[in-house]
Amino acid sequence: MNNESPLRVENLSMRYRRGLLRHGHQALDSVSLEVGRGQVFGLLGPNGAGKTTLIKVLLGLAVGWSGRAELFGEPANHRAARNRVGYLPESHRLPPYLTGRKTLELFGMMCGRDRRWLRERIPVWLEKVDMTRDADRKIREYSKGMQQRVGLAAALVHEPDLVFLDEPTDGVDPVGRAAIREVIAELRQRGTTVFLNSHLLLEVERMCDQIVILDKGRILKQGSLEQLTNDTGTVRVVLASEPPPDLRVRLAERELSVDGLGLEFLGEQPEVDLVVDQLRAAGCSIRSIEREKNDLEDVFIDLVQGSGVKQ
Ligand SMILES: Nc1ncnc2c1ncn2[C@@H]1O[C@H](COP(=O)(O)OP(=O)(O)OP(=O)(O)O)[C@@H](O)[C@H]1O
Repeated sequence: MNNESPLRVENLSMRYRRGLLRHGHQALDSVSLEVGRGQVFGLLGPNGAGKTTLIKVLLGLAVGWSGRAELFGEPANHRAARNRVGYLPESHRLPPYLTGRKTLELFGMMCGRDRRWLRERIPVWLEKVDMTRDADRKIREYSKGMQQRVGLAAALVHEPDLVFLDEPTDGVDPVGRAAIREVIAELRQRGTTVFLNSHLLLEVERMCDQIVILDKGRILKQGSLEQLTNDTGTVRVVLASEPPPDLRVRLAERELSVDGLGLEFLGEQPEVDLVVDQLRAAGCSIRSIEREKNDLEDVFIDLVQGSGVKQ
């Protein structure tokens, strides 16, 4: 394996043509991003943002795009690069007449693995997605969540270096979702890069190292969870005992809201230092100091509602 970035996109644009009309729909507009080895990268965006289109370009399933799209330093539509990739499409359909076990064998062989190699690996993957017991039943007899579990194992059985997971927990129960999170954590540990597309922001918060928010084909924001949900400016101090009444009055004068043992105010570090000095001088013991964070859902909704990206 070389040190090339598993996935790099530069100024990628894609316009779907509509019939004979020259103007079509701009699904991607100058998108640039890079994903490092072993990263779990979350792609977020509202319906129609261009997420699936981006994945299709990277998998060589779309035509008519411009810019650069590379997997492992090779053009994305290059066959050699694609052999190192796994893909779990959204709302996938597995062959209904195959058993779960045979499905894994078929997908593994299509990705260049031989039967002997697969015979050892398939039971391991069935176990990871908790499908050992149902491995020899036909896909048509599986529930949606069971199909999703086998679909995930089928995307991973050849042990790719990069995997695209489109809504991997769709239809899966909470225990299964936890198992899938565990699989993703293991992939990250092994150095496999995961490109995750999900509307479940809590899952993204739990799993992703880097996040991109896309809307109307453009990147609105990208960075680590920390960077995206950076603090709101509000500081919350919790005291070990209630502040004396005269200190309460002085704090209220400085626009600090006092509620029982808690104090809240808007401020940067110098303001925090001043408040701490004032509390300590009055003999108050401080239990904790925290900066209030946005959650990813707030950030997502604010960005998407305020994006005003026009086409
Ligand atoms: N084959 C197509 N022909 C014309 N327009 C298309 C085609 N496929 C997608 N689009 C349009 O491109 C835009 C992006 O679609 P895409 O499927 O990439 O969105 P998405 O972010 O994956 O959405 P969702 O979260 O709903 O799955 C949408 O406006 C969609 O209508």
